[in-house]
Amino acid sequence: MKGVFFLLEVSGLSFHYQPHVPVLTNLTFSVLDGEIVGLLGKNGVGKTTALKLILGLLPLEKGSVCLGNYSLDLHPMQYKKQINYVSDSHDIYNNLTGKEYLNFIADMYEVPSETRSKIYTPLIEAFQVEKYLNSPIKKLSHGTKQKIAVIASLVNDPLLWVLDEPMTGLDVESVQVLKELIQSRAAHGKSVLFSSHILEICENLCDKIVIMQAGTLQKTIELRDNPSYISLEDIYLEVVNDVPMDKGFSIKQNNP
Ligand SMILES: Nc1ncnc2c1ncn2[C@@H]1O[C@H](COP(=O)(O)OP(=O)(O)OP(=O)(O)O)[C@@H](O)[C@H]1O
Repeated sequence: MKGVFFLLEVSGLSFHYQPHVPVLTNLTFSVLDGEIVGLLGKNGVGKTTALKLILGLLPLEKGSVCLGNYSLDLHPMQYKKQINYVSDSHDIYNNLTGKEYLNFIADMYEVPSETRSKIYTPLIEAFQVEKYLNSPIKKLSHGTKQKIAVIASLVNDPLLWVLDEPMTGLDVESVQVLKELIQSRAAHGKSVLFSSHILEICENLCDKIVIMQAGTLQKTIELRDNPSYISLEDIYLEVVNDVPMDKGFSIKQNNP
């Protein structure tokens, strides 16, 4: 069943890379169990930064992040065991082969070899990457790296699967596989949080949309409550550009 309790609770996150240049300011939102949440916002608004903070890849400056009963600050190991991530860049593991990378991630999560093979085998088949697994990652195309990263990120069967612009660079068949994976995980009570600029995909997949503006939450939209005659694109344009809904629609009409 979907949406019984808060799985991820992000409260009051603030962050800056450089002194006096805030990137996030008091960002607050939540993800329920079994919920698919899309994180939207203009380039540079802080989506990747927010995801990295949630993953514990950047130090928490202000605010808190909890996953189930575990706080990232107080129980980092228990917290991190329940989460996994597909980054928007895969360059740091360039010298490993695909197979070495998959085993490395499985080792990090202490997944026994029988379990990892049960998880990896159908995913390797679905994404058709078997023939690339013995090549160094640096020789693979962006899309193939992305598929291997997606496969690796499911080895611990995470309660929360976090993906940063996961569809970028994937071919049509792989986007389909990824969409089905996201839906199937949610159907089994697991949650998914992903950033994207592709509104059609968000509209089709997500239960909830979180729109960021100037490093903070601008609007949360429950798509189940959204009347189908208002498109996500119209709502999004209204929120980020402060354009009224009918004006947003006319902009779309004038620019086929
Ligand atoms: N390592 C870094 N050092 C300094 N500034 C950074 C660093 N990483 C990101 N930034 C800055 O932080 C801001 C937010 O970047 P971030 O990558 O989180 O945005 P985003 O919403 O994910 O963007 P996009 O949609 O283009 O992927 C930007 O102004 C960016 O230039």
